[in-house]
Amino acid sequence: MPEQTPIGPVDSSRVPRFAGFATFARLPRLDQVERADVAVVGVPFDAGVSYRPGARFGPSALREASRLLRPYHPELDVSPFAETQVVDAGDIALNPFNIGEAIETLQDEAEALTAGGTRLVTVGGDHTIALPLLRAAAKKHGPVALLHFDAHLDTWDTYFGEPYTHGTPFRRASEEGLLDTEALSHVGTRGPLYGKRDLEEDRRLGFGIVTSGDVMRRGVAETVDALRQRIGGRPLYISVDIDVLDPAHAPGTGTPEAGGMTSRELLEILRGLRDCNLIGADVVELAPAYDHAEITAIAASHVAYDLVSLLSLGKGA
Ligand SMILES: N=C(N)NCCCC(=O)O
Ligand SMILES: [Zn+2]
Ligand SMILES: [Zn+2]
Repeated sequence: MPEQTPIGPVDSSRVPRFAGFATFARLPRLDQVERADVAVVGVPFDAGVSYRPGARFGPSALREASRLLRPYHPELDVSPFAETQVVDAGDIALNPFNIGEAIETLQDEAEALTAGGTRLVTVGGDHTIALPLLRAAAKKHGPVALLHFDAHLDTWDTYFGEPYTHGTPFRRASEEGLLDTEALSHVGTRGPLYGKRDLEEDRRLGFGIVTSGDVMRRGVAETVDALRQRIGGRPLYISVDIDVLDPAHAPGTGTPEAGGMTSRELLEILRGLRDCNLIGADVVELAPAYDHAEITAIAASHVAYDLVSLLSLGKGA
């Protein structure tokens, strides 16, 4: 089949950015193209949160904030929407009253979306959704390397006796053998824990930790070097909890912690991963009700744009 020129975003020099429906970056919908290399898909689900709810409104807030994105990424020197067919695949509808069912539905839908080789940037939704996304990814690629940007470990065991919550996805993923235990890193971790045991158990699962303070002390370049060494050429999944950013950079989230990274640091670290074998990614925990002037939604939309750009660079993966 001859390669077709990708259908790009609505031309902002002809139709003002503030007009029309908000798909991600004003890209076409999945049903408007023959096939997609990369799809941005929303998962409006927040039944797994332990504190402030509202991440169910994350996907629509991120789409609104993404109206201003432009087609060329200068730091990565890529025009992701011209070099690959990127689409907005809409939202995956999950049962908000049954987490078990929601997780199964999301896994099925993610498998269906990726069956033809489409790679996903999933927009949450709370962090619970990373588990079914990792299940789908591991089914396709085997155990994956994981780069987890978050203030929190999210390797806790249960909350109120429940195993599927936004604080537990990576413990479950580890137990299920979805992760390559040689290549697991949390980045941006900070804030009070329940006890020292949290760290011990996390280490036992194989995670390395680059704290928010480490990023500040070592700087971006050294941080990127260490992460790249750990990841190598393994299939890599990146999960970005927007609360990895300081509340000054991301007030619109459910479990904010002081002392976080800047959006500049996060974006620069992501750009340092351009040679990695990225197979999928998510951006979660954007809760717009606590946002101001779209600060968090704008940051999250830029993170999503960088993830799409990285996937576009790794065309053949
Ligand atoms: N995944 C996020 N954002 N937060 C997890 C925090 C779990 C807790 O309340 O201890
Ligand atoms: Zn978090
Ligand atoms: Zn999280």
